[in-house]
Amino acid sequence: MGRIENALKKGEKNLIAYLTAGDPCIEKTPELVLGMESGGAALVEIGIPYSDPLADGPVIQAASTRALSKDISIEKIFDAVEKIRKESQIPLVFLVYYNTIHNYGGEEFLKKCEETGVDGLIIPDLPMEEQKELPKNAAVSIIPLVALNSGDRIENIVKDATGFVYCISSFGVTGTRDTISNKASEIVSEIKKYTDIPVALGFGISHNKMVEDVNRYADAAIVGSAIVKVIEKTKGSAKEVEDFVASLLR
Ligand SMILES: O=P(O)(O)OC[C@@H](O)[C@@H](O)c1c[nH]c2ccccc12
Repeated sequence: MGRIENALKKGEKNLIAYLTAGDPCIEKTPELVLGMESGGAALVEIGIPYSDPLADGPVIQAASTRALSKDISIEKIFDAVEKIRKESQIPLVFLVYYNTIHNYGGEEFLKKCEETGVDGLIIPDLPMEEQKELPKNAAVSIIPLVALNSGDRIENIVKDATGFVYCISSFGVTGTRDTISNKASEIVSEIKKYTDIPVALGFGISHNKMVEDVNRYADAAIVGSAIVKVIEKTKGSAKEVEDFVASLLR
């Protein structure tokens, strides 16, 4: 069993915390990730800043802009992962747009993920049907995304997946919302018909009550924008991020 499946134990209240690498600067990324772990996050999703992030809402886009305004590079992000791995075995997945992988070279990128200890990749602009293009690496899971309207495609999207399944709770881009659609729990049970790996729900989750509700039917709740707002407001205080993550699990 890999680091991911080990961390997202079923029947427990699990939180996946997101941050954008290099926000507010790459030097802070390792301490922020470790702060998330101390606050109780089971897994950390690290966004690779990108200039044309089509699925990202305003909060995550602004984080990308902040990161890109500094001297950031994919190599520096891999260095940050190596630093984290010296201290922690928390599972790490990259949220990365396909262009970044393509420019680096698919095989090289996956090899570098394996070497540094990146356990999975979420690639929002690479549909299942096009994943053939990506070379395989058994150490790195390609995390499938299932949307509310994936319908008949769900079985194909999740049946051979490893790591976890990312179920998107709502239509549109990332960002906090007041409520989660009732349809989300139906889609999660539909996904569970076809796979035994953990199913996490994300988009719009911003406080502890929502995290608790989502964990009643999914194996983890993913929180992005609400955490990124704290990083922005505190200029990257690892302690404040740790406290906020802990408050989400209370
Ligand atoms: O910000 P939210 O609404 O809490 O949702 C998580 C989301 O930000 C994170 O998982 C993410 C950031 N960028 C993405 C692009 C596609 C899918 C997911 C993401």
